[in-house]
Amino acid sequence: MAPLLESQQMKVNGETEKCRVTVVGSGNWGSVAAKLIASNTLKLSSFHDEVRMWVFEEVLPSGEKLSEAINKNNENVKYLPGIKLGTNVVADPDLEHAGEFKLGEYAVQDANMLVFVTPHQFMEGICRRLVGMIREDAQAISLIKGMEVKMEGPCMISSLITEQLGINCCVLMGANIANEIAVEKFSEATVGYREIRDIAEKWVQLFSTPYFMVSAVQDVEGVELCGTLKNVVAIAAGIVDGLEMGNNTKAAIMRIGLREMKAFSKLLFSSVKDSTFFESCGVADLITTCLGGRNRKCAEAFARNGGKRSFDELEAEMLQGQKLQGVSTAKEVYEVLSHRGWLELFPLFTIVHEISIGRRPPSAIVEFSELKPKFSILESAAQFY
Ligand SMILES: NC(=O)c1ccc[n+]([C@@H]2O[C@H](COP(=O)([O-])OP(=O)(O)OC[C@H]3O[C@@H](n4cnc5c(N)ncnc54)[C@H](O)[C@@H]3O)[C@@H](O)[C@H]2O)c1
Ligand SMILES: O=P(O)(O)OC[C@H](O)CO
Repeated sequence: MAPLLESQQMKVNGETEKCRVTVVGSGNWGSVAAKLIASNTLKLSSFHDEVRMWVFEEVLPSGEKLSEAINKNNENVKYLPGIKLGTNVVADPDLEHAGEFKLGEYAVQDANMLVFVTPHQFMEGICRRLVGMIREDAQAISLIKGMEVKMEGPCMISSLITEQLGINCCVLMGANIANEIAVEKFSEATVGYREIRDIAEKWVQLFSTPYFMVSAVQDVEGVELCGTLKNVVAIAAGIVDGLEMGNNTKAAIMRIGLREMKAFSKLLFSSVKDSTFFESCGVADLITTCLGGRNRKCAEAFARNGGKRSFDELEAEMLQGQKLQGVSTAKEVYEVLSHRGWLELFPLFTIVHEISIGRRPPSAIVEFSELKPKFSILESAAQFY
């Protein structure tokens, strides 16, 4: 592993200060992220050993609080059962650290490095609570696959963090089904950064293990949009599975989906690089999520039931508290497409939303004449396909 550069270390009164890392989020992937980081902070002298993990507090059926159960068992008994997180992971239910809870010395406001990993729909509220609570020199990274749509247009979660909290934010995305990384099966991930390579290298160092290979690319929007949009394609892939349409159809849907991911990303941000789609965050994440993700799984059940049971109902029944991102992302993408007059350019994204809200039957997923983008409507967009 590359040694930490002097310029990467935080300095206080001329003294080099060890970095404190806090993970905001403790779901399935949040817990695995804390485990990965905690294995590295123990080895890297430039980091404090302890990794604080903010827990959205819940009461378990046993009556015990989730944060207390995590600290007692060193295991997230609800979202990642059976996996030890590392004894240096400390669960903390107090986001702003305003209450009495004090297991260690610090919380979000003392962290130099903040890792955001919650379902995307909760991030706006979380950021609002954190305004004015964090260090000005803190660095952030978002592992969140999703975006917000505002009056002004789409807003990536990394931008939301930067705009609301005034801190730089990288992203980490990839072919990363959390349960597989939890048992240390080999996988890769991509860090997207905006300008400062040193900061990206520090994140790479904090996450990398022999079984988790991380590389960095200078394309925050491209990396984040790959992670976000593949969830919409995963819904389509699950519908194909539920209708038992076979492998060729699923491969076709994945190809069409990848093409729409690239076109949508480049229409929104001209800086997005083609090469990003060949990183782990691109084609690899698309493949794993369409084969083994939660979005795929719930969409398969949705199609098997002929669209008669809602995604909300299936999510609650099948995921036990874990959250789908694909259905809400399809809605958010649809809002952008309809607002900009691009619906006919993105037939797959459009159909996924219309099926998920019951406007069209699951079988509409392969209405082929509609899956051809109509270049005549916006010829200038043809270059992106
Ligand atoms: N699980 C994976 O395999 C995986 C892999 C890569 C990326 N991701 C992404 O990571 C992000 C987080 O997913 P996850 O899998 O860690 O979570 P999850 O879906 O497993 O769990 C849901 C989390 O949301 C929390 N929560 C519920 N209500 C809340 C509220 N009102 N406010 C704040 N938090 C609330 C729950 O306590 C829980 O921690 C998502 O964007 C997801 O797409 C997930
Ligand atoms: O289980 P999903 O569908 O949320 O996908 C998980 C990860 O994003 C795969 O990289």
